[in-house]
Amino acid sequence: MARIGIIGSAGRMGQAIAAVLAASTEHECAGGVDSGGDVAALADASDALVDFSAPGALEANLHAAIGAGIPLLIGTTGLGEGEMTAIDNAARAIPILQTGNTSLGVTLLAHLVEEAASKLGPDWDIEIVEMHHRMKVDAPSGTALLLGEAAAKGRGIDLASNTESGRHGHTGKRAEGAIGFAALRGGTVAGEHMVYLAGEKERLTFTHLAEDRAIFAHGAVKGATWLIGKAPGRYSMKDVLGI
Ligand SMILES: NC(=O)C1=CN([C@@H]2O[C@H](COP(=O)(O)OP(=O)(O)OC[C@H]3O[C@@H](n4cnc5c(N)ncnc54)[C@H](OP(=O)(O)O)[C@@H]3O)[C@@H](O)[C@H]2O)C=CC1
Ligand SMILES: O=C(O)C1=N[C@H](C(=O)O)C[C@H](O)C1
Repeated sequence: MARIGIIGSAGRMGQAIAAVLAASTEHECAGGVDSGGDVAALADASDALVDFSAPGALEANLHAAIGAGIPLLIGTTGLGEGEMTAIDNAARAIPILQTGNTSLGVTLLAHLVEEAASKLGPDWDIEIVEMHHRMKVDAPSGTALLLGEAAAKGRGIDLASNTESGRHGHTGKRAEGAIGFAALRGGTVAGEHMVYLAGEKERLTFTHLAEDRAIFAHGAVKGATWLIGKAPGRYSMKDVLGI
């Protein structure tokens, strides 16, 4: 039985993961922490940790996982450059999987978007639209950024220097080769992502609709279990799902 510890256990995702673990005969929940909890003690009682909390928790989570010598799956979004560097450094000591979306559908979608962006070329404008529940605190979503990275990779460009986000007012025309982002918030939407490739007189759209956050929870448990026994390094959901 793989013992999975949940960071952010009382949150929406934490509860969804606890439900998946409770229904599993191959996993058990090693416990959970929220703000002010003892993550080092949780790590000592776990075979792997999953983190669905907040960026401010990252440093302590990495420290705890390294201290216990166990893998960490990071699903928390809104991470900045400094946090990505901290993950790279920690991945020299333990296996880490960081992703903005643990679902099978989005992992496959990223693959398709990369392929489409590579085949269609820079005269096809790429726009990414996402909608989430009213409680979400970061934008664009981690998934939108992941899809943007896939598009940028397919096109052979750097995402950060080619992003157009949150247009408002007299913006001027669209920058050539830009990847655009728009974020909608409302209601209880678990997660909707649309990638548009808009060319001359034709348009290709890819859509992923998450109907329930259970899909993220199943992916997180699968990913964390897959990490157990792996060599230190950074892994992705593509590795887990063999895509
Ligand atoms: N990668 C993926 O597939 C997915 C990623 N997410 C991401 O997961 C994160 C959590 O989402 P969601 O569950 O909806 O958010 P919630 O706000 O519902 O839950 C967050 C939980 O994290 C806890 N938390 C906050 N700070 C810390 C800390 N420093 N240490 C330990 N626990 C802490 C909170 O506890 P307290 O109230 O005590 O502060 C709360 O219980 C978000 O970044 C979201 O974008 C969500 C869905 C899928
Ligand atoms: O906060 C959420 O709810 C979600 N966050 C992730 C993101 O930022 O993309 C994944 C999913 O879309 C739900």
